[in-house]
Amino acid sequence: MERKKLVLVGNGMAGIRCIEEILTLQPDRFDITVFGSEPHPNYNRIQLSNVLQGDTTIEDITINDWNWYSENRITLYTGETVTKIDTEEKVVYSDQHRAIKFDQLILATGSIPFIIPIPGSDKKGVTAFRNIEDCEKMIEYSKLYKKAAVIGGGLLGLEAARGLLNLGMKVHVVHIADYVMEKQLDSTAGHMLIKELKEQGMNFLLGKQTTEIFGEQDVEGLMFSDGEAIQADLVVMAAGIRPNVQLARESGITVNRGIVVNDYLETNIPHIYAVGECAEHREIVYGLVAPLYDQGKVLAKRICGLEGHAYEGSIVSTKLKVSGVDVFSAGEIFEDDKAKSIKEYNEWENTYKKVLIRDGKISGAVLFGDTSEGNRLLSMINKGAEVTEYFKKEKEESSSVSFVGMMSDEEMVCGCNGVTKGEIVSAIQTQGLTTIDEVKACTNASRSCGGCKGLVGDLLQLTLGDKFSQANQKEPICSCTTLSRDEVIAEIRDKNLTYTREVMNVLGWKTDGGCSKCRPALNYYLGMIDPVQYKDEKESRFVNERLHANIQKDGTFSVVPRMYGGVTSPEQLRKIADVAEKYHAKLVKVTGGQRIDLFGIEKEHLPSVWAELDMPSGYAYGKTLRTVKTCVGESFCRFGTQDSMGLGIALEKKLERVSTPHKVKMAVSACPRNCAESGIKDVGIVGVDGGWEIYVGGNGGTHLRAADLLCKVKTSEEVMEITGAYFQYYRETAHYLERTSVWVERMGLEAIKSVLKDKEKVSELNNRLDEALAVLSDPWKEVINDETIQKEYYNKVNIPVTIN
Ligand SMILES: Cc1cc2nc3c(=O)[nH]c(=O)nc-3n(C[C@H](O)[C@H](O)[C@H](O)COP(=O)(O)OP(=O)(O)OC[C@H]3O[C@@H](n4cnc5c(N)ncnc54)[C@H](O)[C@@H]3O)c2cc1C
Ligand SMILES: NC(=O)c1ccc[n+]([C@@H]2O[C@H](COP(=O)([O-])OP(=O)(O)OC[C@H]3O[C@@H](n4cnc5c(N)ncnc54)[C@H](O)[C@@H]3O)[C@@H](O)[C@H]2O)c1
Ligand code: SF4
Ligand code: FES
Repeated sequence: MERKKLVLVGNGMAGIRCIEEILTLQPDRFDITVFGSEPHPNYNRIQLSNVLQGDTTIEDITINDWNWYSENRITLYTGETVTKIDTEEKVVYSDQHRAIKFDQLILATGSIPFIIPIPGSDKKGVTAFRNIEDCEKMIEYSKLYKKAAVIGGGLLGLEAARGLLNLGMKVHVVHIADYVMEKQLDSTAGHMLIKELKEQGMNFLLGKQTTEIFGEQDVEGLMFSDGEAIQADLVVMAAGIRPNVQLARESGITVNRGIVVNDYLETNIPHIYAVGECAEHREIVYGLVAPLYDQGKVLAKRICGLEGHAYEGSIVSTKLKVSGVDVFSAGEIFEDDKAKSIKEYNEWENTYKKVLIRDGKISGAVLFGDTSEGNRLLSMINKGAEVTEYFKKEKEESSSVSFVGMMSDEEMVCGCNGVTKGEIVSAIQTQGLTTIDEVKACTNASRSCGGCKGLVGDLLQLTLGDKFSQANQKEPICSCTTLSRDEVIAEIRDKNLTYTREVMNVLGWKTDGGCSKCRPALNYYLGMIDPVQYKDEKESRFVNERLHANIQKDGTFSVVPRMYGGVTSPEQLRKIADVAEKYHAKLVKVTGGQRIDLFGIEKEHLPSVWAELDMPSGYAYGKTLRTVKTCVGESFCRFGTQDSMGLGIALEKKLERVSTPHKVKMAVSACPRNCAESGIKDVGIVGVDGGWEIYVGGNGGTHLRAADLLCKVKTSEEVMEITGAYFQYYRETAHYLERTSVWVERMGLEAIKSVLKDKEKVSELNNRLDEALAVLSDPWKEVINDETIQKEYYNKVNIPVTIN
């Protein structure tokens, strides 16, 4: 039978999901052509927030890569916009003068960001947050500028603001209402959220109407209706979206706010359908993927000529994707004459729960601080559960795995993709699935926002027991390969692979040359496995590590020489002062790691600066030991009974320079008053009666974590031995870019303790560490002594390097 011609306009999340459904139902029914204005294959727009927040990369958010289209014989035109539809002749025309005939046409044109029509909204530095290019623009701006303003305190604005904070910008959220996310939260939850985000460093301007964006060509700031103003180098418009309906409207298709569709996603013109954010169904336009995927399912059946349910609308639920903040909202959120609520506010634990009840049935919920009940409530809302059911369930206890155990089969696990517990368990059992990725591929659960990954993992654990624990280790190191970190390392050892290209070729990498995630990771693993033979590949390193200095937003560099244990001398200080003056350092600053940072050094001056300082590199840029902060200890302090400085200096001298999966910070305090802040370091040593306590896995950064007590030892020598073994164990078992705070949680403190209690293992680990340490030299000295490197990397031509 001749295939019918199906054309999809819009290569986004809703349209392509509908195509996937069609391919599952009837893979050979259509010749499919897809047009997408964006130059990329179909990607996960939701994950842009995670890209901005640094949790994933652009490379990793592709949903269907180019191969998928060819494998399914889909003709894809990217970077090409459909500008006209001839509904009589059934032809679409593109902006590249292409005309394609169709038998069936799906419009999935999505939305366009609402740019507030005020003077200055077209200035350089104003951006929406909708696509990859917007995301890249923000990341670029964050490297050059400091001040950002986000207009709109909805889900998008807050996720953008968190991303910009992570990128080091100072952020103001300008919001028109008195509290944020007023569409999803009530005032109590909204204000709790503001308080939490303020603690994370976000600034809020509430009840503010922006009247102008001022500046010459570039943005310089915002003006408000009350006459106040703020400065900003970047303005992100996150004030809502509008359905993208221009093409439909101009083609004579009925449009209200969105393209008007019936319960089968049909427009007023036969054979033309609309799905996704561009569609208006029963006067509602949706802006979240769950309803759009429901629509896609219904439409797929309709287009394939199969009997199916009508689409009757969706109850939406949302979760804010900001780490450290748990917010959930679903269904109705405000009380009225008929809708009453049950509220629980726990000031001590900073949690809030509100459950709405209409006609005796659960109709909505708002959760803050603890969202573990979100899915259960969503299921209850969806099926219109009686309030008695809610009270019955509430009494039952809920540890994480027992919590999924208690869920009924009909309860929703993945809200985005509408996948229930029963469907997942059945897929695990009948298809032999053992990993989250396999469940994702088979059922779609966890394929969108990823918020349900934990529950899917718990279900695997529940269904498979120990079999899951082993299988779960397998997560590919990036999308260039299906191999996990452990598998790659095993293959490198097994096949004796010696350089990154070889690893990629032999292990069948999907991409030529890898990506920004796997290249540095492979470089690290290869060096860790064979520190003696492996030649570090500079090109695989991030720019700061290549150049051995930290690039700053104005393109200059900062230079931090090492000051072991934070101890310096008049001679060093004189040298630093001379160099700072001679090379016009724009700022001389004492760092949190107890040393001195020279800012504003030009790249071509770096070798001369290092030569004249004649101090070792402080590796302030590296994935290695950064600093060992010390308190003054017994030398001067009245409370100190231990030599904290001596121990700190010995540790720093021993462990400096060797590569680690991520940066490592240490501290030594000579008594529990902890002046060197040992409790928030990767390794923190604290002097106590009769010896030292060793703490591990602390973090004072974005993900604040108090360190755990690893062990107590009597002597400084034992500290050196245990710390060395711990350091090497982390080097050998952590994923690249995994901080010790995350690694400790993944491995389990008890598991780490048991390795370090084993004397033989401690000795072996220290031997391997010594082997790695033996081959290291100071990178600054290497550059000073090598004119080719100076020319190649520092464009250094005419400044003579003098070594004191
Ligand atoms: C940063 C961010 C985070 C988000 N987080 C979440 C979340 O956590 N949970 C959630 O449920 N939702 C979230 N969303 C919303 C979700 O991404 C959208 O609901 C979903 O992507 C909409 O899918 P769509 O296919 O309708 O539209 P889109 O994904 O916008 O796709 C439409 C595509 O059509 C193309 N197009 C338009 N007109 C034409 C034309 N004439 N010719 C050719 N191509 C055309 C567009 O360029 C676009 O690529 C988020 C959105 C953003 C921006
Ligand atoms: N986690 C998630 O589920 C998630 C994350 C990001 C985006 N999204 C979706 O993406 C879409 C866009 O998100 P959004 O947050 O822009 O939309 P939104 O409409 O939900 O929120 C926009 C916010 O901007 C405010 N606003 C409007 N005009 C303003 C003005 N002039 N000045 C200051 N504030 C103003 C509104 O009061 C509103 O709270 C939505 O459909 C949203 O659901 C979802
Ligand atoms: S940690 Fe104790 S010993 Fe060290 S400086 Fe503080 S009070 Fe003194
Ligand atoms: S809940 Fe978003 S992917 Fe499952």
